[in-house]
Amino acid sequence: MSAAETPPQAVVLELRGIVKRFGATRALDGASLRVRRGSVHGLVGENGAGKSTLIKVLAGIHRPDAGSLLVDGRAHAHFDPRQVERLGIRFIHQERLLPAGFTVDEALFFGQERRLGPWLDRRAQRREAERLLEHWFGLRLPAGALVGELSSAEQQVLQIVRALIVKPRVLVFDEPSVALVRSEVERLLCIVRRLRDEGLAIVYISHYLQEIEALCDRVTVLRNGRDVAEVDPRATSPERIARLMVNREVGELYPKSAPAPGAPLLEVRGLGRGRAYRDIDLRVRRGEVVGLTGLVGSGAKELLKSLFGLAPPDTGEVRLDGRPLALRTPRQAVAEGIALLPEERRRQGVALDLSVQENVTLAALPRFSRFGLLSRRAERRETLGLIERLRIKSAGPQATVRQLSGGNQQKVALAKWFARRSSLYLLDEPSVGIDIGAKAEIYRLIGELAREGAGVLILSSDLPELLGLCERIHVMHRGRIAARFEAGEADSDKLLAVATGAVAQQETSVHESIPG
Ligand SMILES: Nc1ncnc2c1ncn2[C@@H]1O[C@H](COP(=O)(O)OP(=O)(O)OP(=O)(O)O)[C@@H](O)[C@H]1O
Repeated sequence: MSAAETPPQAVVLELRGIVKRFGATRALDGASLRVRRGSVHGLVGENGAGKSTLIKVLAGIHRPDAGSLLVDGRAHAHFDPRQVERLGIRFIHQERLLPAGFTVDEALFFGQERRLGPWLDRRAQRREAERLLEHWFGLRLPAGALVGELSSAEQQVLQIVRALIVKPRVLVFDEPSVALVRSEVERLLCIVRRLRDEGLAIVYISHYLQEIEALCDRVTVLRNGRDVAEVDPRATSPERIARLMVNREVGELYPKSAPAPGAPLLEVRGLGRGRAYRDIDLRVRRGEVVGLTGLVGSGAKELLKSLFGLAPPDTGEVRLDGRPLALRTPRQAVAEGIALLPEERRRQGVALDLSVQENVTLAALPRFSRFGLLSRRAERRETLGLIERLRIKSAGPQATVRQLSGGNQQKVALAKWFARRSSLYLLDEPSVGIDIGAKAEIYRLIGELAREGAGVLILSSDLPELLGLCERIHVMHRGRIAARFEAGEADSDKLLAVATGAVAQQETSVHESIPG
């Protein structure tokens, strides 16, 4: 039965007029949210809009300065974490991973162990673990398997089952699809629907508006700490939701025209590294944006690292501007004009205790120190321009990066890389966790870099992003390039079919079998 046919369900959870200040910042400025039983309620907003803060208030991590929280109509001024658990509210976080050394049953029952008198009942726990995984997900994982051996999707399944053990009434998913590739996302969406049909109230936070549209019965839009709208995402276009989020037209997400490609910049021939990848042929010309994708373990990540002097290859050849290149360290790569935007940028990409301005300018300083004051001022202007363009939300350029929301920390890392002029950009998942308004700006910046003569190689699991940006997309499967698509030849389904191995991985036959 569709949501439209079901009678309105009772409101389980309500947050009313929540205010939360951090010093001068009003992270929440009277935000409200009402979630019904048996429904999926989306929560969207620009980076820094206050989503995480609202969830932390709900989790009892932050105490609100004003407002109230109602569960089944009973008001509370604030929660503490234990009370939240008692009330049956549980959270699935993208980043809070389970310890890799735990077995499946240990991970599920940690802190909520099955006991036989004073003893741990390991057998009952294992049986129960198998039953729950089978019941909810039709998944058979050996109970003795280690968390670290599981795929990211399986680890997430464990997190969900762990939350379900206590029979929650409200389940909050905080950007759950970020670590997943598309086939896994489909599965996650099915699971969430099933939980909804079992009567749970679900809060779903995501920057992917397609997911919100496919999944949610209602969606609340947060802007500057306030709920500015609550709409039915099936009756409201993603463009309109985006406009409500950022309060302006987002415009075209992808740059319209590709620049004419110039001379070959990066040429890779027969590259291989142990069991990670082999026989890689790849070319990026100046002015070109080239895509790379593959499931976890496909070798695509290792390839990108090798091109930056991390994890050097053991066979094959790399040329840059026609010269052979044997990179052994990232320092060499930087000296050659290669820049890598790492996926783990919150840990590797920014200095959390430096200011926004320091982060953005420091990386670009060497380039200008030869020229003295004037250039440095120009550099500063450029970086401040980037802060403005990417709409990095902070108390000011002097604010420490640690105080920024997750998405804004990502933007600082990106600004830093854009400020540094390089000839070859290697971008690993450039738009993960970034709101839709800033995504459009990032795509425009990538287009500009190419037009100025740089080459860009993007590794991404966001297939629409690759299709929108790239002239050519390489799909990796089990360490090889299994297919190469020209712009306009591919769609998400074709890319996914090759990435998952559903289509034979003979490069030419896949290539030739595509009509048009
Ligand atoms: N501990 C803190 N100290 C100071 N400021 C904070 C703190 N936590 C959050 N803020 C500020 O509160 C505002 C809201 O941040 P929040 O993390 O809730 O945003 P968000 O909507 O979750 O963003 P994102 O999409 O980037 O995750 C931001 O301006 C942020 O800088």
